Amino acid sequence: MLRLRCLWLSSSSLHFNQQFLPSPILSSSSSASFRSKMEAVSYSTRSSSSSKKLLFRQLFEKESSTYTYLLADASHPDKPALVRILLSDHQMKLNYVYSTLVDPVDKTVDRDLSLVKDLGLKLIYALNTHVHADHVTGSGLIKTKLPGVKSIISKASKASADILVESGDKIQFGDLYLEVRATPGHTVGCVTYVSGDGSDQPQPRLAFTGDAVLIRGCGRTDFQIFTLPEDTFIYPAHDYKGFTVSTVGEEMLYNPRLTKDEETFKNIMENLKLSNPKMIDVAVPANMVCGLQDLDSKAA
Ligand SMILES: N[C@@H](CCC(=O)N[C@@H](CSS)C(=O)NCC(=O)O)C(=O)O
Repeated sequence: MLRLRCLWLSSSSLHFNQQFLPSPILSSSSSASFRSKMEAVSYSTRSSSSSKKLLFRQLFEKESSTYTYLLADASHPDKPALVRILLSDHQMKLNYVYSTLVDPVDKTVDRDLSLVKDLGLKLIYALNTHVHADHVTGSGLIKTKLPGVKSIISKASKASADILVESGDKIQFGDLYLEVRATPGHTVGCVTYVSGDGSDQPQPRLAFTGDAVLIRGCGRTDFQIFTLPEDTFIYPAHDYKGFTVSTVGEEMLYNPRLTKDEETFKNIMENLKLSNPKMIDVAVPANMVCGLQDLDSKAA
């Protein structure tokens, strides 16, 4: 099995849209070689006693302007990270390894899996923030290529997937985890995946908002995301203007929709005059089965 150490050597040769975390906080014990190769893609907590590092990549699919995120616990270069999913009502512990993708797109699955392979990761989860209407999730295709991967979507979405999550559930990978926060509005089952809240988790936190809050915009939203600390990074599912990241504080100040009173907000949202996403008739049925539509017959 490839060790995570491999990713430090291979990261400089990648040509994907590679998003660097803003102002990464590196632990004082980081070695010079670690800094030179990993600064852009890893993340350390503020805790001086902790060496927890989030490997993070932001990937882009240009036809639907969708972001996919790759996350892994990079603090275990020498041993597989234990991955567990802790569900709020019943707790189960699964010994899986390594990394998770948030909002994969079918068209870019090969690129994403090749990155996972290059980085020496084992992919275990394909997370979906919601049933998308503008593209087909990559979850199904990923499962045909890597049968061990579990697809995840919210129970409230009424879609089918291997694991249905609810608000408060924790999805653990290594010593890091994402918590599930219900953020309905754009769709009834929209959830935001928020990185863990604790001194042993990456700080500031990261929120993968799907279409609930976009940078300086939103799909359809409630305001649950704005209860997070202002320095929480916002990583949406789309961007139509070239932005890559924001923070809760920035969006509270500058989001042209979410800074308005309720009446004005409603008025803006009712008058967006957006035409239906081009892919809606294909994407919604396929995403209701997490991308497993007629893939079995294709594989046969
Ligand atoms: N033109 C695109 C779809 C654009 C669109 O409707 N985006 C949605 C999120 S994907 S369903 C949205 O909520 N946008 C908010 C906005 O302010 O643009 C296509 O045809 O696929």
